[in-house]
Amino acid sequence: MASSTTKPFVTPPFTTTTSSSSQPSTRSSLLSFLHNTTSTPISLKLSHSHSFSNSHSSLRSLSIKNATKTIESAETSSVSKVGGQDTNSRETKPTILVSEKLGEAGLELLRNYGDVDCSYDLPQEDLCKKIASCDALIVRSGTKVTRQVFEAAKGKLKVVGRAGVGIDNVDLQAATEFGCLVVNAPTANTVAAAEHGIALLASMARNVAQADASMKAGQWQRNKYVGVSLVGKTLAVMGFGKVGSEVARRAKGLGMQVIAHDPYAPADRARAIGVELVSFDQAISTADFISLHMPLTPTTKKVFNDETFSKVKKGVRIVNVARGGVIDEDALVRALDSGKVAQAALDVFTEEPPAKDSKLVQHERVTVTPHLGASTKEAQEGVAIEIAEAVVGALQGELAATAVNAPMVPAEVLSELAPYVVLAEKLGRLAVQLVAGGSGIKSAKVVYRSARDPDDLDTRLLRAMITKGIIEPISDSFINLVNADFTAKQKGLRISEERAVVDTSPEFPLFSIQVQLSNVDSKFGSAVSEGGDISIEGRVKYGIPHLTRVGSFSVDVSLEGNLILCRQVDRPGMIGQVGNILAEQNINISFMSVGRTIRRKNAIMAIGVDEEPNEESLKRIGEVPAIEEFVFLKL
Ligand SMILES: NC(=O)c1ccc[n+]([C@@H]2O[C@H](COP(=O)([O-])OP(=O)(O)OC[C@H]3O[C@@H](n4cnc5c(N)ncnc54)[C@H](O)[C@@H]3O)[C@@H](O)[C@H]2O)c1
Ligand SMILES: O=C(O)[C@H](O)COP(=O)(O)O
Repeated sequence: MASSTTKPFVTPPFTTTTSSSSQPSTRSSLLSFLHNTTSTPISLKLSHSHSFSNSHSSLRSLSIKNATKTIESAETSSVSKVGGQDTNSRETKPTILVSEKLGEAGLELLRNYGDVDCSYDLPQEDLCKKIASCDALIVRSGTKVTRQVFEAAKGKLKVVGRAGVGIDNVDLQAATEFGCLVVNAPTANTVAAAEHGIALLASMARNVAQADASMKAGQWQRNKYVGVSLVGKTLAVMGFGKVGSEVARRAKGLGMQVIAHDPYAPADRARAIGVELVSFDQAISTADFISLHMPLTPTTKKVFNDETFSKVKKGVRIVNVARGGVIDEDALVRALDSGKVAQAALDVFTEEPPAKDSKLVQHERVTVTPHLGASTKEAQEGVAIEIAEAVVGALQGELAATAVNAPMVPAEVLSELAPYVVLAEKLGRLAVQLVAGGSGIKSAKVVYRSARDPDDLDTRLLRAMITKGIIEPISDSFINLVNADFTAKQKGLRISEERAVVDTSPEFPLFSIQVQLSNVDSKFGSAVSEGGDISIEGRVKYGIPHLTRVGSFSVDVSLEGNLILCRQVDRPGMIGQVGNILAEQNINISFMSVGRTIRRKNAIMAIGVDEEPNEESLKRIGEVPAIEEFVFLKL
């Protein structure tokens, strides 16, 4: 092998928040790849049936439908669909529970695919009862998808679709632990929310709601409802994501000075629309108006509290179309009463609906709407279609472009990586079968060799599949992209990764993947490297995964069907002897390779077989005098 330099690295954890506006192109491009309809599709499947052994038949797993042209033409049976539903051939339709009102166009899409149960506003207890028979659940912000719901689903629930942006009503940790994908519809209601923010801003400044109520009560109070102007005032946009930036754009059009605070937003994106990114304190202390657009997370919970209000400019006006929970509502009432905050306009509340006698809702200087930000006809149709497509895709086993608890990988990257993802799973599966006893694996190291810049490689899919390959054969856990990292951590398996730059063609994303298991004994001593680890390495050749190294022996065998590895004295006739034993049981050899260290001394024979040899044949192979050790491995 060419000389190499290595570099340890850490891949980012799976995202568990909605994407920021810097990510949408990634999301949409992945979706288009997964619906690829070319004649040689390679699609990454989040599958819901199991293919490894009968004892795991009730389990769900992520698998790869690897249907490259080479494989298809060579072997049609190897592309049988694992998991997911094929619209033409499915036997039972999936059940999709829609627990809040969804646009008709989305419902139509869902009905074309599954049995749709629209049961709105279910009490939690009824939701838990129903969920046990559902494959998918679609919610808006009103349904609390708690751990209890995932527990009640007993593994049947495959996807939760949030028809909107905020996923703070879904217990993402529980979803991840249960291997349930969560997808949202992050783009279709952006403009609606921004428009509502501007509507609240303007109506608050001009007392529209209060004046309207007063007139309807028979009053004519022109002096009481003198407002304030927006032009020339400073607006602080807190959270410069999709909605925040649209609000900023519109506020600029109204002649406002706009500043923004967002620890994750790129300054050049803000600058491009004439907005300056500033610190939190600077934003709140200089603004005449503050508009909230950050997600509700543990960090943003009650970020507007007594201390914050003590720092704001006296007479500030606050708009919140993000989430009620980012404001300490009691503190806001105090700030309104003291006059520190002149007015507030709120679309969202900590508890929804809030108590009828809520001091905040009843406050004279507060304008309220019942979480209407996303409620335009246009946005609701858009959101419904966006979420229906994501949910159907996920039920079909596709990776969702809007997944919030699984890695999202750009389409072009996924397309390139697909055969390596197959290789990764097979190497994990092979490595674990080489361990004596199988359990007790605590650490695995993966070395990715590539001619490309190490920073260009996103290994999250590869790592997830290696984890799946290692864990599945030795436990009854089902593993998919959603829960691979979590399951590995839970089982105490530490996976470290390293990239090595090698002097090969940069045309392919990877030259090879090496999997090493440390501190374990092997049932096939030759698989142990000089460093004492079980070590195997593989490459993709013509789209097909190959095993290229076992311990310190070079081999070259395609990873299809099953594999027999033998270490023998390097002498003539060995291939014939083993071949004859297999032939007697009518076992077809698909591939064979011999690697040796010293001529006429030690060799490793790797034999790919289509069928599983019976015990008698395996015993006879072991009895061939020159064979010193051998192992049969299922791929
Ligand atoms: N009222 C409604 O009906 C309605 C409609 C749509 C969205 N929303 C809510 O609006 C919010 C924004 O939605 P979006 O689509 O713009 O999401 P987004 O992910 O595009 O933007 C959120 C932004 O907040 C930023 N952020 C995260 N933590 C922050 C912090 N501590 N301080 C400042 N900024 C922070 C992120 O970097 C991101 O840029 C979400 O809470 C969403 O649920 C409400
Ligand atoms: O986060 C969102 O998308 C909005 O808050 C909309 O929520 P809704 O779907 O309940 O209207």
